[in-house]
Amino acid sequence: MKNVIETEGLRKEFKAYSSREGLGGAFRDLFTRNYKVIRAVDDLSFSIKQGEMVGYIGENGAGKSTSIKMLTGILNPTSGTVRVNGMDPHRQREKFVSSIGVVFGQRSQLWWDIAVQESFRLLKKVYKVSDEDYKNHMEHVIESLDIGPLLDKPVRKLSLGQRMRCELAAALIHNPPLLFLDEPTIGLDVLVKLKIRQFLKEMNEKYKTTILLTTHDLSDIEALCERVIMLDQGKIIYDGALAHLRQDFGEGKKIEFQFGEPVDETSLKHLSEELEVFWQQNNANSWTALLTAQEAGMSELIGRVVGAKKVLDMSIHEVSTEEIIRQIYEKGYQPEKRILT
Ligand SMILES: Nc1ncnc2c1ncn2[C@@H]1O[C@H](COP(=O)(O)OP(=O)(O)OP(=O)(O)O)[C@@H](O)[C@H]1O
Repeated sequence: MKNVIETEGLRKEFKAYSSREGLGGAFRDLFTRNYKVIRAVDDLSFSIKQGEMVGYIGENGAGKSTSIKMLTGILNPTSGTVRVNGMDPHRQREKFVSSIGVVFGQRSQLWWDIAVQESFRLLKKVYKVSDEDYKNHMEHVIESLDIGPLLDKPVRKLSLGQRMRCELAAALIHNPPLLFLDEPTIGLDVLVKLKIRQFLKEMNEKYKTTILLTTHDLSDIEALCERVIMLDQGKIIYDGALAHLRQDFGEGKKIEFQFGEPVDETSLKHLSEELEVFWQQNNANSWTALLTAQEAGMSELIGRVVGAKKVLDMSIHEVSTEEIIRQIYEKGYQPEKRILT
C-alpha cells in the first residue's frame, strides 16, 4: 500500500507576544514587542499508508491541532516537509482540498440556516461531484447514518448527535480517500457513537478510506484504530500498535485487597517476591497489586496473600488503556522498565 501521509522533520513555531505594563509599556510595545517562540510541533516524522485508521492522541497542548492544520494545508510549516495524497497541502491547496474530508467536532461546515440537503447540494457543486456518483455514494451514506429524516431541516434545529452525523456525511460527499476527524464523537450519547464508529469502519472496508482520528475518547480509538501516534510537547512519544501497548503494559491485572487490619508494604513485598507485582496503597487497610506478569502470577499471588493475611474482600480489574496511556504521559514510554509502578 502506498503512503497517503508523509512528514519529515515537520516543525511549527509560533511567536507568543507579551504586553508590557501601563501606558508607557503600551507605548513601547508600539515599537518593539517582547515575544518568545513556542515550538508547538517539533520534528514530526511519520507516514500513514492507504487504508490505515490511526488514532492521533495527546494531552491538551500536545500539538495535535497544529500538526493537523499543517496536514490539511491551513498552516504552513516553519520547517520540514509534509506530503498528503502526493501533494503539498499548503501550496497546492485548491487541488488538495478535494482529496480530503475534514470533520472538526467543534466547528460546522454546514450552513446554519438552510436545510441539510441544501448544504449537501452546495458541497456537491463545490466538489464537482456528478449526479451519478452522488447518488451511488450518498444514498448509502444517508442510509447508514440514518439521516434521511433530517435532510429537510435547518442545521440549527438539529441536536448535536444529529448534526454530527450530517457533518460526517457532508465531509464524504466527494468520497475522499483520506478523512481527518477531530473529536467526532465529543458530547454524543453511546448509541450515536456506536453508529458513527460502525459507519467509519464500513467506509474504511468499502473504499479503503484512510482515517486520522484525534480524540480524547480512547474507546473510539480502541474500537477503530490498530495504530496510535501519541504526541507530547510537540514530539511523537509512541507510534505503534495499540495491541503492543496493551501487551507491554496492559495485560497486567489489578487486584484490590481489603484487609481486616493495617498492612505495611514491606510485608506485601515479601509475599510477592519473584512475582512481577507493584503495590499501591489505597488506605491503611487497602492495597492494590498491579501485576504485569500473566495469569499464573495472579493465582499464586492471591494464594500467598490470602494464606498470610486476613483478607475481607478482593476484586480483580483489567488495567485500562486509559490508565496505560496516563502512565506513559506521567512516566514516559519505558516498556523495558514496566511503568506500572
Ligand atoms: N496560533 C498560535 N499562537 C501561539 N501559540 C499557539 C497557537 N496555536 C497553538 N499554540 C500553542 O501550541 C501548542 C500546541 O497547541 P495545539 O492546539 O496544537 O495542541 P492540541 O494537542 O491540539 O491541544 P488540544 O487537545 O487542547 O486541542 C500549545 O502550547 C498552544 O498554546
